[in-house]
Amino acid sequence: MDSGVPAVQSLVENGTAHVPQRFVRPIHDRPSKFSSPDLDDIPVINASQLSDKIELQKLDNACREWGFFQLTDHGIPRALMQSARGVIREFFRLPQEEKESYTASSTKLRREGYGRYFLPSKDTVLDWGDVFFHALPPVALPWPVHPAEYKETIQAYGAQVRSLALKLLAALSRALGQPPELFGDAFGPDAHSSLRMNYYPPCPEPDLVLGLSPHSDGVGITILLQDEVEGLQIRKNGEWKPVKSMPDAFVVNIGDILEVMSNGIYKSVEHRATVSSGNARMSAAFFFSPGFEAVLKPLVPDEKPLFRELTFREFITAYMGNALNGKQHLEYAKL
Ligand SMILES: O=C(O)CCC(=O)C(=O)O
Ligand SMILES: [Fe+2]
Repeated sequence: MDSGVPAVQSLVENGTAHVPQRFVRPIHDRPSKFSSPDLDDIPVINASQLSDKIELQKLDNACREWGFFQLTDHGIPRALMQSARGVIREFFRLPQEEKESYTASSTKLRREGYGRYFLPSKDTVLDWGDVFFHALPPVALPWPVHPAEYKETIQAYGAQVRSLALKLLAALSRALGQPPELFGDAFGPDAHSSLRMNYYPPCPEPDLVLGLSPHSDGVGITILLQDEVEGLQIRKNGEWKPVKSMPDAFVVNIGDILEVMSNGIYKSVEHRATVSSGNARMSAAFFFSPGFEAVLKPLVPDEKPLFRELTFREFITAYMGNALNGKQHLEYAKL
């Protein structure tokens, strides 16, 4: 793999009793630090009630205070969510060699494929997780041929989650007191979707590692499918708060682009994934973003803009070129 270190799954299959040094986090960055299970859980929003003022108000509050919420009653069939989880798990179960035939073909703009991401230097600490990432449909890769249902399932899943993302953008525009098309129009006709599939094998020393480094998402909005194993944590008041697994719900979070477009009213919040010694975990983040040439800027009138104008291409090129490091990259867009 790109870092010269094998995939986490192969390390685990070879029976590693200790975590290799490249994965060991500095002490201040370990999962036991500042974990706060006692904070409130993230808000739960009912997607079928968003025409109702009270639910819209709850959504507004969730995006201002948390940047994260669980979304229930979203209309995506449970069976489709289950099939998506199923084909993703099966993809990660393929022989290592077959997965590695889908390693990233690299462009400055976007990398796609199976492999490690966000590794600007050989000193970057590695995450205890394997990743398969591609646009929907894949652009730089062929569709995986195994499992046989991968393409059909992920296409159907991607199309339904994309419509949900558009509905959410309209609701967020309304929640800010703006016309429903505000964000959708700003994302433009070339708005694009991608899927980042994360597989976190069990770890012999889970307290020393993270499955995914702290980051905010450099996208418009993220709609996350989790399984029943918990691991996602979000940063709230300087502490890390675990997010519960609600198998029929999606975890939705505001990405950096909506933070820019809402002029900081809605927050893209830092999050990370922890791992456990007992269970493997999977998640799949559906990212929805503006077209590459779309101009990003604050869209809320009557406010002093906090961010400068830049294209999504400019933003994502800077984001992909660095290590995942909290929200540092958003400084790049600040005035
Ligand atoms: O695995 C998770 O729960 C988090 C995934 C995530 O944050 C991402 O893929 O951007
Ligand atoms: Fe994320």
